[in-house]
Amino acid sequence: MQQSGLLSNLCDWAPQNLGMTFITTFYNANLHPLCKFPGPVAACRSETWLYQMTKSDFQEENFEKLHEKYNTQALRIGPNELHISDVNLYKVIYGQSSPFPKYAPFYEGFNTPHTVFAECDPLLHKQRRRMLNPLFSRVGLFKMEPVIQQKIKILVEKIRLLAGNGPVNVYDAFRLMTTEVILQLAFGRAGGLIEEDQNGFRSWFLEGFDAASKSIPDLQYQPWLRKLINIIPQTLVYKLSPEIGNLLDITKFAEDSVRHWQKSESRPDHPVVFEALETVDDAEKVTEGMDILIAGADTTASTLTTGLIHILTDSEIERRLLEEVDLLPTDENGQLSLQALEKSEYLVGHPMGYCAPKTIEVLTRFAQNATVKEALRVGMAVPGRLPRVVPDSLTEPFIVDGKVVPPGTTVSISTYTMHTNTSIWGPDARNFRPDRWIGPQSKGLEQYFCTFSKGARMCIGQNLAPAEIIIALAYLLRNFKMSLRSKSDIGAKNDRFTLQYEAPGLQVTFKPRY
Ligand code: HEM
Repeated sequence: MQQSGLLSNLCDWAPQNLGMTFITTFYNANLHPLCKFPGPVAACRSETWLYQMTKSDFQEENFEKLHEKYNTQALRIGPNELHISDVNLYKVIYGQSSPFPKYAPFYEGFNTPHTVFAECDPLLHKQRRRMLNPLFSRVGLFKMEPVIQQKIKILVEKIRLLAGNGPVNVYDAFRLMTTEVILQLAFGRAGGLIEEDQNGFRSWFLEGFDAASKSIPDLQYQPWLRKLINIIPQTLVYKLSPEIGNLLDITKFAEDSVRHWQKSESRPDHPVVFEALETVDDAEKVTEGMDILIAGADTTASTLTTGLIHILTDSEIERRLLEEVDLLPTDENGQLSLQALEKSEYLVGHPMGYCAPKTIEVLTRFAQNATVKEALRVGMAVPGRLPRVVPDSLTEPFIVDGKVVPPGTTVSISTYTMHTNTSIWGPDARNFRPDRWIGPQSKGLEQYFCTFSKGARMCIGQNLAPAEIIIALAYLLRNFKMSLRSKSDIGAKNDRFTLQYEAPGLQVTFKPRY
């Protein structure tokens, strides 16, 4: 790290020797090794500013404005943290051979120690990831297909029942469908959640998820709270916050599932996380299952929601999709023809409403295409910071905006930054345009597609999520004429690490086509 002599010396001794708050403030804002990077003074002073920012509805939009205001590619957003907007550095931080580890205090806030998601030690992470990888491989995905098909079938039938009563909150419906898929994968059992509410798609599970995502910033920036909730009597938690009580109930569901799994002699045909973690103790099995549930359910559901919004608000996209869906021939069993699917570019569908059980390979190939790919890009279900630490093992200094970032600094480049960059995507970077993924030019875009992140910490569910999305969209398009009444049918977007749609979710009017 290169600094001027005076600055370097001052940085070395302040503020530890003086130990006074105002010196800390002065030091952080002016003499800290990061003081050469611009940012709001409050952000440089303490983590309080970043904590408040994390609690705001969509922090990435605020960071974007600050990058413009300070005209910088490296915005100081905390005493020791930079928010970077130089898209060329993404592969340096998140690439396959990147030595930048996850920033532990951020991931400790999820309160799921040692899970594949939260583990910050690269070697321990590698061990856990190796155990889980087979579940998420192509073979694992094939085995999950009947589960996905079954859950979507239940969803479609329930929507058919509710369709005559007015608009349906399809965001919640998607959340329950994706949760059900992952309950089978994580805990080896169904939750009956889609059927739970006779008049709609509410569930105690969703209350628990909401409480979990709302509490993340508090748990990240107030470590004492993390300690407290881990020791506080559960009866008190139920009294203080029934929503967090729901989260405890989900944990009990997970614990009960482990016991059930151990007692049961029969095993399902699909992969189950508990099976892969046989050598791990029961508490860790529960935490891993919970984490995978939370990582995989709302992310997939919000992407489906974003995709559907764009399909229903652009008549040309809807027309092209329907045309494709309706023209697809079926095979002799009334199933979707693989050949036809392979030729189709825009999306896939099935004339009988249900996708053929053996089509997942083709379906997921399509998931890499056009509409679903664009839903994943624009939807960016994890839009924000994935903080990493600049290692001291780098052979060359890590430079942003011509300035060296010292080892130990927390850095991130968000998916939002990557996916809104006009030099990559063109002036319509923020628009939903599936055609950008069709044709030879689309190959060059792949390297900037960061929805699932990249490298060793890339999403383990990157095959499963598109499979669910593509099949669900095909089912819905085939079975219903869907419409939105007005913009007020779409809830506001909120970034709570995963992207959420606030009430009213997405209110869609369904008319059965058959
Ligand atoms: C559209 C849907 C999804 C999106 C956008 C998404 C996005 C992401 C992103 C950006 C990461 C990196 C997080 C970080 O670096 O901190 C990640 C990691 C992860 N995701 Fe997903 N995800 C999705 C679906 C799923 C599904 C369906 C599952 C499982 C059933 C899943 C499980 C995980 C796990 C376990 C990790 C941690 C991987 C590791 O660190 O080795 N995700 N996901």
